[in-house]
Amino acid sequence: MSQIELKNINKSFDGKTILNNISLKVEEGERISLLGPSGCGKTTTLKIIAGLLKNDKGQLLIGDKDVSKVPVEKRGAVIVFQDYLLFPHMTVAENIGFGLKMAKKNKNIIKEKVDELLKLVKLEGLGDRYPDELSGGQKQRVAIARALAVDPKVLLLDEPFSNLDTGLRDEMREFISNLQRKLNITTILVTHDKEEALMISDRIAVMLNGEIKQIDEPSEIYKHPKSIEVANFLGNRNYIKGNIKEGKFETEIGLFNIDNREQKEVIAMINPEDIYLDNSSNEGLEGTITEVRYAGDRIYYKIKIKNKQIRVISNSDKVYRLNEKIFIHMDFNNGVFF
Ligand SMILES: Nc1ncnc2c1ncn2[C@@H]1O[C@H](COP(=O)(O)OP(=O)(O)OP(=O)(O)O)[C@@H](O)[C@H]1O
Repeated sequence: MSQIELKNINKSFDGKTILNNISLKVEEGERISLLGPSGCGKTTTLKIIAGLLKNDKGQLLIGDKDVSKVPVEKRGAVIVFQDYLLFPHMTVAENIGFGLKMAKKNKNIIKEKVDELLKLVKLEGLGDRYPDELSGGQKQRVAIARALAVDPKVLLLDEPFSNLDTGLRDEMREFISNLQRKLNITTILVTHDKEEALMISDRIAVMLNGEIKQIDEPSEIYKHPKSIEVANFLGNRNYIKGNIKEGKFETEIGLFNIDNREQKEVIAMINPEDIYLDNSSNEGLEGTITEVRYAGDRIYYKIKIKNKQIRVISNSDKVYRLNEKIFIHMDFNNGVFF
């Protein structure tokens, strides 16, 4: 039994298709990211799951039950929005207990639950503060605690880390990841940040123009994208056109041996980190360094070979200089062919 299943969900606004046949199964306790650029329909998908928007077509199951007619508060799916939407005139404790108060729970039960959640999100002693007396990370933890107060089956996080600065973002990613694992709560996280999706997801659904283009584990999505559009969204790769013929790959930059006996015209994708630079011998393809960007633990290069720019990411200690002649080695057996 999947915890959530979307079957051919469609949604239009003002006659414009925003979601086009979205299908997705999320297993119990799984953490899945919806990854895509701004405007591709990620938030709309979350709102449909939570019941804040109605889909035009398709079916939505939560725990094997069709929830299309189930109201928001009974779906067992809660959203935490990007800007947290805390009630400014309520204390932290009142914010966290809000859903329970609405459900007319007894005061002692609310207090007990709020105390437990304050402890869980490491905000003990801050229950009497107001939201504007909290840091960004603390506000986010209040929002998470408020969402968890109603014991949801599904947690929906909309760009949870985008309002936090870099250091805090890493800390909160780790905090929420650990909390999610501890509670084993099925989670869908929306992000446009590929590195974030790669780092914290069990699986990633890449969404482009209202369609899910690929659903896979992070390393599969990165290493074996099924299309150039998914590959492009995941990073700056190299694409090299050529013909495979009898174990050789004839390209615009040179001829390579390859373990592939097919005969076809392809575009090969090769990652910048899978290309190696060397100037200790005259072997390999000769090129000229046209850009060097030093980033401490890695160096970004652009290299001109014939009329083609190749991107390389090196983690070697050796730093090559601009305009230096260089030999590059690339193994197309690590490439993906489209
Ligand atoms: N209530 C609405 N009425 C009309 N159009 C809407 C409505 N809500 C969203 N849209 C449009 O639907 C498209 C998808 O919006 P959505 O918020 O789902 O995108 P997103 O992928 O979450 O992007 P972002 O990260 O920028 O929020 C956008 O073009 C948006 O303008």
